[in-house]
Amino acid sequence: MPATIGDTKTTKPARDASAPAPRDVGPRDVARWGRRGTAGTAIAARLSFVDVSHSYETVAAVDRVTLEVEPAEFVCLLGPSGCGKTTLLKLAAGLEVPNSGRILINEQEVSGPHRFVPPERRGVGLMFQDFALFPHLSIVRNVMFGLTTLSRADAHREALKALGRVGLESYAELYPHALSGGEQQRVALARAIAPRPSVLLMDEPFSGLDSRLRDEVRDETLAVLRETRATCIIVTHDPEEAMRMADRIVLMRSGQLVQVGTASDLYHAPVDLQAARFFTELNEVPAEIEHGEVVTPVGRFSRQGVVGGESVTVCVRPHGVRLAEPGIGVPGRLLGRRFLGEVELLDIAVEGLEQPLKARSRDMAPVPIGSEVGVVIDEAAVLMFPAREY
Ligand SMILES: Nc1ncnc2c1ncn2[C@@H]1O[C@H](COP(=O)(O)OP(=O)(O)OP(=O)(O)O)[C@@H](O)[C@H]1O
Repeated sequence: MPATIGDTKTTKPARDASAPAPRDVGPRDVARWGRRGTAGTAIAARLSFVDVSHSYETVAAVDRVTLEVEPAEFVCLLGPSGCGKTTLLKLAAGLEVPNSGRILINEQEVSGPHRFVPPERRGVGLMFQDFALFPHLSIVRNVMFGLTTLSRADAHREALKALGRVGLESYAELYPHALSGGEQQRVALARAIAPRPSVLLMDEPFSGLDSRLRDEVRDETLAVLRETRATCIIVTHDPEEAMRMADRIVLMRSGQLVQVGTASDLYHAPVDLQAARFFTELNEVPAEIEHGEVVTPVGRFSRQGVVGGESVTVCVRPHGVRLAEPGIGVPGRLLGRRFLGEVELLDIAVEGLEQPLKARSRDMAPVPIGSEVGVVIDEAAVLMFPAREY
């Protein structure tokens, strides 16, 4: 398929002795990306899903999804394994045909009851984790792969330009096995952007990279994608990655869209307890309602507007738990502390809680383990949901 495809293999392959040695292959090289502003601009497109469903035999992988992605917008699909993220991308790419609903690019139906546009005619670029670079093609030939509409000379020039943007122009005649995982990812990115797709679909593009490399590759990839102005949908299961990259995050569960909004929307006002759990570690504490107030072992709180019914689940984010002098707040005992550099993780026993309360502290107060302490909760770090089984 002439759409752009890529990979993120991690393992650094053994170098072929006959291949020319690249310069400084390895993680250090990642810093040397190409000059900003040279990626080439695409004409961004609006991508619309209208009531789209898709099943594999008995599994409803995508269930009545309606979503509008604006031109040049970055949307991250986020959710647990098996929730339908990849299927939604495949439907947009034309690699799967929906059972029902319509998909439109710039208001033109590309999948639906009346029309099906094949993948190579959608102007959609793909960068899927499990699509390898072609091992038998040189780097420049890999990048030229999606440039089928150009003459060979033009395709070669465009491919070199895209490689230049990711800082790998001088690797053009090498073969994929001679490159590190991070470099291969950059080639995959060059291959994805070279045809200037109006929509770029990326499935876990950084998941194969180790964490330090991943931050660098992700930040630079984001810069390249912003320059191209393509409309991007990026699949990830990592909330932090979604928050770093996305204009809007789409949280999925069991094939459905659970919540769509900015990182701040999803963090500060998660739609339910599961959505909240997805974004941060939470202390979930038992609660009762007395005289309109929510009473918990860690204090009394005003009932938040979101709460309906009589019974609530109260969650406290660890950064909102503060140690104080004994006698202030509710009584507790420090059970453990782990130093993590900028913060310390504290475990605090509080009467009425089965599990120790987890705190993330920047204070570093020199309180010995076993000490009696006071525990104060920042009400801004408290979330409440109607109590039900999760
Ligand atoms: N080709 C297939 N045949 C049968 N079932 C499939 C197929 N592809 C996906 N599924 C099922 O459809 C559901 C959604 O899968 P999908 O790959 O879209 O989820 P995902 O959110 O991308 O998961 P992951 O994060 O693990 O990649 C899952 O239950 C999966 O097992």
